[in-house]
Amino acid sequence: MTDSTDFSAQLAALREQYAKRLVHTLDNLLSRVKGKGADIAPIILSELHADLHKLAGSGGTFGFFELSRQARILEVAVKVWLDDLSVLEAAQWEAWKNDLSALRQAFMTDAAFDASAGKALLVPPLLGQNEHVRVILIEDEALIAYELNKGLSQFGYEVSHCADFSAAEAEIRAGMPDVLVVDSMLPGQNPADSTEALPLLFERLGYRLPTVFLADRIDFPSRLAAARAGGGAFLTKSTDISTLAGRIEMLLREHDHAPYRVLIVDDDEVLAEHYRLTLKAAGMLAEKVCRPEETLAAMQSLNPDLLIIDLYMPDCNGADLALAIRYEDAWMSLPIIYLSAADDLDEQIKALSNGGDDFLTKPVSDARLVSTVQVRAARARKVSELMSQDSLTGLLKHSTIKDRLAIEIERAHRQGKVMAMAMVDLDNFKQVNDTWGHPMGDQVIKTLAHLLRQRLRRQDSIGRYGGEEFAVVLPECNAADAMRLLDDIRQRFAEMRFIHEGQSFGITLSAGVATSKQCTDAPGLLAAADAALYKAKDGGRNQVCQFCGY
Ligand SMILES: Nc1nc2c(ncn2[C@@H]2O[C@H](COP(=O)(O)OP(=O)(O)OP(=O)(O)O)[C@@H](O)[C@H]2O)c(=O)[nH]1
Repeated sequence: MTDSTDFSAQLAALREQYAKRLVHTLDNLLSRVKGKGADIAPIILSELHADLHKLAGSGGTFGFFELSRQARILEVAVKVWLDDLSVLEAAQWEAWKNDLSALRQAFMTDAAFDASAGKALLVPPLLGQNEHVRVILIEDEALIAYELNKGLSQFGYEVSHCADFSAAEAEIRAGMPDVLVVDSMLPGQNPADSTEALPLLFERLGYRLPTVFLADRIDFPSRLAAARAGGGAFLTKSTDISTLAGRIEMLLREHDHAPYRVLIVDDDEVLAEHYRLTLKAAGMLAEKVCRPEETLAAMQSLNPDLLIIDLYMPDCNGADLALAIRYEDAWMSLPIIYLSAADDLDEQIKALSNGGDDFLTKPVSDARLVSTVQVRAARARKVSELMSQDSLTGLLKHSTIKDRLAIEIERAHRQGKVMAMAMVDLDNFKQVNDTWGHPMGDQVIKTLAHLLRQRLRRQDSIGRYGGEEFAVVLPECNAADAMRLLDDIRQRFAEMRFIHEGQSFGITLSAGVATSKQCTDAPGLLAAADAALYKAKDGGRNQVCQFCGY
C-alpha cells in the first residue's frame, strides 16, 4: 500500500493543478462580464451560474475556502436573476461585478495559506494481517488472566497478557494486535477506570483498536462509559469463553474486510481525482469516471460497494444517471451518495426519489467524505452478508456454501490445483439437547462455529449445512493438509468443557474429507465427503476419515 507521504504529495500536486486552472477560470469569468451592462443575455448568466456553482463546490476541497464562500454568494444572486431577469437593476449588477473581481483577492489569500500543508493523511492501521488472531489482554488479576488466556487459546487466538496499560502500549507498538480485551477496572493504575485510560491510549497511538471491555458487573453508567470510550463489546467477567470468542469474532468481522470498492462519477477530473486519492489513502479501492456515459461499464468491472455521483453535471444530471443505473436489477440496492450544493433543495428531493441514499454537501472535507463512505459501505456489506448468513452461527447458509463449493471446485480444475472439502458433524448431539436442553445445544453449535472460523484461513468458506452439520471448503489444500487441520479442530473441540448450571460436560465431532482430485463436480465432492463422514461415525465417532472410494 502506498504510504501517507506519497498520498500527501499526490494531493499537493493536484492542488497545484487546481490552482492553475482557477487562474484561467477567474480570467474567463471576468472577461464574460467586462463592459457588459445590466441588460446581460440569459445565456451568459447561465454560463456564469454554471462556473460559479463549480467553483463554490470544488474550491473548499482544495483549501480555497474563502473563494468558495464568495463564489457561492455570487452564484445565489445569479440564480435569482436567472429565474426572473426583470429584478436585475444596474446598481446591483455593478456591485455584483465588483464582488466578482474580488474573487481574485480571495484566491490570493487562500493560495498563500495552504490548508493541506503539514496535514498528514489519516491512513488507518492495517488490521487483520496476523496469521492467527492476536489478542492483547489487559487484566491485573493473574488468575482471571490465566483462565481467559487458556480459554481463548483453545479457540486458536494468540493471547499476550499485560497487567496494565503501559505494558500493553509497549506490546502494541512492538506488533499490531487484532483486538484488545480489557478489564474495565484496574485498581492502582492512573486512571483506574479503563474506559478513561483507553481513549488516552488511542490518542497516544494515533489510531483505535477493536476493544472488548470485561466488568465485574454491568450497570447503566458503566455501560455508557464503555460506549463513550468506543468499546465494541461490554461483557461481565463471568461470561463463558465461547460468548467472549463470539463477540471478538463479531468485532473482527467489522474491521477485517476486503477494502470497500467505490466508484466516483464527477465531470470535474481534478476534483474526482482528489476524492479518489482521499478514499484510496483511507484504504479503499476507488476509481473515477468523468464521462457519465462510461459509468455502467466501470461498474461492471469494479463491482462497487458504493457509488458517488455529482448531482450537477452539464451533460447529465446526477439524479437521471441514478435512475438509469437502477433500471438494472443488479444495482437496485447499491448505495448511491450524491455530491451537491446545500441549496439545491428541489434537486435533492428529485435525486432521492430517483433512488439515491444520501447527500454530501460540497465543499466536502476529506474526513467527511471518508466517514460517510465508510458508514454507508459497511452497512451495505452487512445487509448483503446477513442475507447469506445463518442466523444462529453467522456461517454461510446451506445454499451459499453449496454455491461456493461449485465455484471452488471449478476453479481448482481450471487452474490444475487441488482443493478439499470436509463435512463436520457433532456426535450424539441429540443427547446434548435431551440432557442439557435446546439452548445449551445452540451454545454448543455456536462454539463449534467460532472454533471453525478461528482455525480456518481467510480464503476458506464455512457453512452450516444442516442442524448440527457443517460444510468446510478449503481452496488450494491437499488431502493430507485437510486431514491434519480437521484433526486439530477435532482435538481442540474434544478438550472444550461446557458448563450448565454448575455441571460440566464435553462433546466430540466427526468429520469426512474429500478432495477435487477424487471428484469432477460439487455434488460428487459433497457425496464423497459425506461418505467419509459416515465412515467416521461407523468407526466409533470422534475421528476424521478421508474418502477412499465407495
Ligand atoms: N439445539 C439445537 N439442536 C439442533 C439444531 N438443529 C438440529 N438439532 C438437533 O440435532 C440432533 C441431531 O440428531 P441426530 O441426527 O440423531 O444425530 P446425533 O444425535 O448427533 O447422532 P450422530 O450424528 O449419529 O452422532 C437432533 O436432536 C436435532 O433436534 C439446532 O439448531 N439447535
